[in-house]
Amino acid sequence: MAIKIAVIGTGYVGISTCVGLSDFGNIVVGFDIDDNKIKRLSSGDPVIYENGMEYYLKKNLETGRLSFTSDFKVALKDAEVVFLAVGTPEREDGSADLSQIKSALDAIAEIIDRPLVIVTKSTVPAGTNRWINDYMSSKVDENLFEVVSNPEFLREGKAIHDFFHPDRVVIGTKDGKENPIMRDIYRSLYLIETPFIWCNWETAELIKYASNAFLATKITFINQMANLAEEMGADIHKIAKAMGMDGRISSKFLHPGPGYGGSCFPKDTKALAKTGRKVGVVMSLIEEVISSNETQKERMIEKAKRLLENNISDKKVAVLGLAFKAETDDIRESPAITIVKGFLKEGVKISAHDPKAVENFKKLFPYVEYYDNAYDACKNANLVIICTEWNDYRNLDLDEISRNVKEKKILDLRNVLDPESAIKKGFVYEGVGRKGVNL
Ligand SMILES: NC(=O)c1ccc[n+]([C@@H]2O[C@H](COP(=O)([O-])OP(=O)(O)OC[C@H]3O[C@@H](n4cnc5c(N)ncnc54)[C@H](O)[C@@H]3O)[C@@H](O)[C@H]2O)c1
Ligand SMILES: O=c1ccn([C@@H]2O[C@H](COP(=O)(O)OP(=O)(O)O[C@H]3O[C@H](CO)[C@@H](O)[C@H](O)[C@H]3O)[C@@H](O)[C@H]2O)c(=O)[nH]1
Repeated sequence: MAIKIAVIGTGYVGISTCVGLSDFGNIVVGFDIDDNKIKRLSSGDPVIYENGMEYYLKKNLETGRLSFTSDFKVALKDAEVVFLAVGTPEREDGSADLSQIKSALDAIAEIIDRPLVIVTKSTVPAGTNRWINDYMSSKVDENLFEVVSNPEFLREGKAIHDFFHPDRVVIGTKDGKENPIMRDIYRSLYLIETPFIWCNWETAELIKYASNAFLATKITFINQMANLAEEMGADIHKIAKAMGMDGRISSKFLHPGPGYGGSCFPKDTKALAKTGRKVGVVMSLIEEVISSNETQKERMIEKAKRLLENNISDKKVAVLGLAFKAETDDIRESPAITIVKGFLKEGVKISAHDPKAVENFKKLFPYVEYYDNAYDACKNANLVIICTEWNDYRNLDLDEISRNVKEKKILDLRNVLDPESAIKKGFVYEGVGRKGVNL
């Protein structure tokens, strides 16, 4: 039987939850405090750039299983379950800001009049679901609600695929036991034998942070190895490939680059470190990962300056790629931000291109020159920096770049180009963890 669900917050995770759960056959109403977003979603515009999202959004709107509203009462009217998918951004001290969660709970408490399962999909620090339970108990009869933790593991750019094919579904309950309504909501995944992990709230919360922190650590490890490989004349790609052939290590998340970014790894590693400090367990490894990632971004600016022979005033740098990774228009914590900010501060002229993220980047940096075409962005540049691994950049025509640039210098922060062909065409080429040829 279709379960009636309200989803609070329609950012990346909220939209994916709305679309995914309605596609599983549930009746879903999405709510957001941003009216404009609700209008766009209702008309079938997914707001974010995400492959496949528009198709599934329109498909489920058409069946009538999915709708959106900016009226909280309408969203909650028939709901048996409410998913909290609001943001949990970083506070200045690195801890998670739970104010969006709190306002959603206050709104629920005001109108709740029959039993409701409150599911936390947002990433929240260990102890938060227990706090949600206590907070709601202080406001309404405790028989009126049940709290469930159901962290999300989707990746931006692959959100639809990840929602339909998760490696696992983690569900934390008060007593750590199975919850039938949650099993029903995800019945389509049960049918394809997706593993379900039933556990208590704190375990579910920590699984989410442990997973992100582990992946961030893996990236940081390979970035440090890349820096060493550069100095020793080795090729990090061959090192990572050989390491990855050991099944215990796996080849995933061993791509070196300018440091991890995005809306999750930076804030979640910091929040985990903060939780550790709060309870007297210093997460020294994670703290080192956080600071090493910052150093990696700064190191990229130093590499660029070296290529410009440290004489940077009056120079022009072309930045190709502004999104924090390919296949998304999200620029949150993008390494391109650190690089552009660092150069603008020193008076360097920046021209930029990105297939999808220009509009978002413009809001932060209105004075950068933006181009619809990567070759135009390279005109008269003294250095071209590739910041995002878009496929468009893998196939760049280096002859055309040669004709456009002032100096033939490329800093390839994602190692998307073949160093040998770049060098053969007369470019000074530098990647991350592989300097030149004969590696
Ligand atoms: N982005 C990801 O890939 C991803 C993946 C897994 C988990 N997460 C976690 O999921 C949560 C949401 O992330 P996101 O990237 O979708 O966030 P987001 O910032 O893109 O979206 C949050 C949405 O919540 C809305 N909102 C804020 N307060 C509200 C309120 N009181 N009532 C209703 N709506 C409200 C905002 O208008 C916004 O649309 C975070 O905790 C994040 O860590 C994100
Ligand atoms: O080998 C790699 C893999 C990734 N990255 C960088 O790491 C960051 C994060 O990448 P990715 O994990 O693909 O993107 P997100 O969409 O941020 O997804 C992560 O964060 C989400 C939010 O918590 C989780 O749900 C996902 O499981 C987790 O992968 C990006 O800057 C990537 O460029 C690397 O530098 N090297």
